[in-house]
This record gives sequence, C-alpha cells and structure tokens, in this order.
Amino acid sequence: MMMKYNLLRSGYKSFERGLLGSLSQQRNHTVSNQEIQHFDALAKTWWDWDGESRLLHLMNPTRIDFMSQIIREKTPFAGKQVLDIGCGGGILSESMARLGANVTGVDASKKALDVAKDHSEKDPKIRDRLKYIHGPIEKQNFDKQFNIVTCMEVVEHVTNPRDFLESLMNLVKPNGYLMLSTISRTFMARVLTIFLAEKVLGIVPDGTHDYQKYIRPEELAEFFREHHWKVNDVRGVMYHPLQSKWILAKPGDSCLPPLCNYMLSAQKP
Ligand SMILES: CC(C)=CCC/C(C)=C/CC/C(C)=C/CC/C(C)=C/CC/C(C)=C/CC/C(C)=C/CC/C(C)=C/CC/C(C)=C/CC/C(C)=C/CC/C(C)=C/Cc1cc(C(=O)O)cc(O)c1O
Ligand SMILES: C[S@@+](CC[C@H](N)C(=O)[O-])C[C@H]1O[C@@H](n2cnc3c(N)ncnc32)[C@H](O)[C@@H]1O
Ligand SMILES: [Mg+2]
Repeated sequence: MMMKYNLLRSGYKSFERGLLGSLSQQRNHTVSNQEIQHFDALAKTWWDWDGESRLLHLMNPTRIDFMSQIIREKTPFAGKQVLDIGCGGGILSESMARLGANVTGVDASKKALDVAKDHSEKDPKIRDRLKYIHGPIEKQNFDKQFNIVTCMEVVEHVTNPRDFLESLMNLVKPNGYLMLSTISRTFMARVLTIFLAEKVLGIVPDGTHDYQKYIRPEELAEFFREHHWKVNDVRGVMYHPLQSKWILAKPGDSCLPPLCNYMLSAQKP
C-alpha cells in the first residue's frame, strides 16, 4: 500500500531529516546534489529550443499568461522587483525582464547559471535588468523583498520543501505574489510525466522526476493557508504533444483539483 504522505505537513518525517527541524530558526538544506548534477548536465543545451529543455521553452508563454491573469494590471511586470528561484538557464527570467521587470535569478546549478549569465549578456535590451546568483536560497541574504517570486518546475526537485517554501515566502513583499508551477502526486501524473514523457516519448530527459517528490495542489494550498496567505488560483496545465504547446485550464474550469501539471498563485497578507 503506497503510504499517503504530505511532504509539507510539519509532522511529516522526510527521508533526510524530520520537518520538525524546520520549526527551529536554522533552516534545513534544500539542495539535492543528485538533482543539481542532473541539471548541470543539461546546461549546455538549455537555450536549444529543440533540445532537452524544449518543454520549458514551450511552457513559457503559458506561465506568463497565468501570472498576468492573476496580477491583472495593464503591464503586470513593468518596473516590478522579481525573484526567479530555480531560474535554470534563465528562460522565464529573460521573459519577465523583456516585459520590464528587474529580475534576480537564483539557482543551485552553477553550470545552468553560467549559461543564463552568458545568454543574457548577449542582449543589451535586457542584460541590465537581470542579475544571477548561484547558491541555495536558504543561504542568501537579500537586503530587500520582491513584488513577485517565481518558482516554476522547481519545488518537485528540492529537499525539505517546507523549508524551501518558507525561505521564499520571507522574500515576498506584503501583498506580493509567490507563483509556482509543479506536478501533482497522482497515478495519472506518474504515468504521464514519467512513464510517457520520459520513458516512452522521451520529451523530458530520463531521470528528471521522482514521483515521491510530487506535491498535490491541495497540500500546497493548505500549506499557504496555514501561513495565513491567500491562494489566488490553482490551475491545471496540460502539455499537448501533438500541438507542441501547453494548454492552461480556464478559471473555474473544473471542480476537480488538477491531476498532473498545475500552476498556483499565493499572495502575502
Ligand atoms: C503504482 C505504480 C507502481 C505505478 C507505476 C507507474 C507506471 C510505470 C505505469 C505504467 C503502466 C501503464 C502502461 C499505464 C498506462 C495506462 C493506464 C493504466 C493509465 C491510467 C492513468 C491515466 C488515466 C493516464 C492518462 C494517460 C492517457 C489519457 C493516455 C492516453 C492518450 C493521451 C492523452 C496521451 C497524452 C500524452 C501526453 C499528455 C504526454 C505529455 C506528457 C507530459 C505531462 C509532459 C509534461 C512533462 C513535464 C513535467 C514538463 C515540465 C518539466 C520539463 C523539464 C524539462 O527538462 O523539459 C524539466 C522539469 O523538471 C519539468 O518539470
Ligand atoms: C526544471 S528546472 C526549471 C528551470 C526554470 N524555473 C524554468 O522553468 O525554466 C529546475 C531548476 O531548479 C534548480 N534547483 C533545484 N533545486 C534547487 C534548490 N534547492 N535551490 C535552487 N535551485 C534549485 C535546478 O538546478 C534547475 O535549474
Ligand atoms: Mg520538474
């Protein structure tokens, strides 16, 4: 019987250390060396649109669309201070900078970050609005908070997700947003994102995901509400391999929580 567990519940003992450790002042580590080695290996082809990170490139317009729907301003990113956690090669960071944001990208993969820096340096229109920092988020000492913190396709790759998310939440300004995308822990997600996407279709690099690290939207929503944050929206997003594009569910599209990939927006009181 598969143990039903919630990685975000404070009493839950994760494999490395009990989450109770996160209740102390000292935060648990959030970086898995195995995960970072995986993304280090992908760094070289990150900006190859038909390369191994193709689905992330294809996902970009959809996540900009989702965040724009939530922020509901004419120019949702212009002039905003944005922190992109787990920015990788900078696919989303560059898009938000192109829309006028001042973006700080943080990633634990030095190789991916070097690719991000190198790629942004080539574009005078955005390079002055982009800054990249290497290292675990829990070790960063920022002298400011951010209007928007993005964390796209990252939380399913960290250890101690509770500590990871709490570090991010501390970096959001009051009334600011934390925008996430990740994968739900369901059988359908396991079949689609691992069996089909990695093993059968090969559209995601083999070994990218560990089903045990998937987090359900209701678990994330409960976690934010425990911290008295408002959950603005939870939206399913499905990759359509025949159309090679991501389809974002419409608001209120289904009373069911998303069963595979989803995006979630939470707002700080
Ligand atoms: C309990 C146990 C032991 C389970 C084992 C799991 C297993 C091995 C199962 C195999 C058994 C089997 C053959 C099952 C299939 C039949 C079945 C019983 C299904 C039941 C579940 C179900 C209803 C599944 C739905 C599947 C379905 C409807 C198929 C029919 C046709 C169809 C709709 C096909 C669509 C295919 C499709 C949608 C493909 C897209 C796959 C996908 C979701 C891709 C997204 C991948 C992703 C996560 C992208 C983000 C990303 C990307 C990258 C990157 O580097 O590009 C990196 C990242 O970190 C990312 O997060
Ligand atoms: C699938 S990639 C997503 C990249 C980017 N967010 C995007 O969607 O285009 C996941 C990224 O998270 C980074 N990562 C994983 N664990 C991390 C952690 N604990 N702290 C910071 N970055 C991390 C990896 O190095 C990798 O670059
Ligand atoms: Mg992922």
